Amino acid sequence: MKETEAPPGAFPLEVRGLTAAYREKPVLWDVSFTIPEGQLVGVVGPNGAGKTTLLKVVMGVMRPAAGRALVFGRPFEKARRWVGYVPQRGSVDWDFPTDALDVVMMGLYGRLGWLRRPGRREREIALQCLEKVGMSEFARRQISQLSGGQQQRVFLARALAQDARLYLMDEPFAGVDYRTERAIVALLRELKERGRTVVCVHHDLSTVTEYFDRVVLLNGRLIAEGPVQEVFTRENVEAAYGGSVAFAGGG
Ligand SMILES: Nc1ncnc2c1ncn2[C@@H]1O[C@H](COP(=O)(O)OP(=O)(O)OP(=O)(O)O)[C@@H](O)[C@H]1O
Repeated sequence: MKETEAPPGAFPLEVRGLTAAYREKPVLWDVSFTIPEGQLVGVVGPNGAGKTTLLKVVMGVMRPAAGRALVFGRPFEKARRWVGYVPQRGSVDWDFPTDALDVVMMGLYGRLGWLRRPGRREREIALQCLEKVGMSEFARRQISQLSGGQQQRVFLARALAQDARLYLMDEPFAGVDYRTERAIVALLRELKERGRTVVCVHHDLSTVTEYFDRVVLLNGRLIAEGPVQEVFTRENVEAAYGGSVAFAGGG
């Protein structure tokens, strides 16, 4: 089986009865949903709703108090080679001395295996991925000397290079300018066309219907999950955010 070939028929992400807590204090309660393949999914909810915590549990960084999350029908550690992760801006130690091209090359190590050093072909793939996010001219720039939006693009290029089946992204649109936002949207659509599944923690309610096929609405509990047109209604959004919100959805 090729590295990128996840088990056929298995859901990219399945969350069952998940409860997660920090020092006994639950922040997610009994959350269950299933994400089908080839969908762009927004995980939406107010500050403190547990969105990042959900990603932590899915990636095995945090143990759930109850329930579980399966990736392609397996625990994360058995499925990690099919998963690409784009961290939240500002959550990474940028003092590490490495340039943009090296960061993207790291995405290729999973494909190569740790014993083989990347060669000219890998370098070419990495450069193509930087090109796709408009960052070729910065290939040799130290990552600490890039702007926040440029760093974000480099991480997206790395995810692209990795050629995963499921992408988990923590607020990829946070704090980026309009051009970068459009570049990220184009990239997500390209991934979808290639049959990839993308799950994004997302903040901007006004773009949910445009960017995503499905939405997971969270507020500690799961408020609703499903196709955007069905689930992203005023009623559900108000249930998640409490009270009235500026709403640009369908219902
Ligand atoms: N390491 C931690 N220790 C204790 N409590 C935490 C920790 N990390 C998060 N929390 C708490 O858990 C709750 C959920 O946090 P989480 O970061 O998952 O929310 P979020 O939906 O991603 O929020 P935001 O939109 O603000 O990023 C919050 O109340 C937060 O204060």
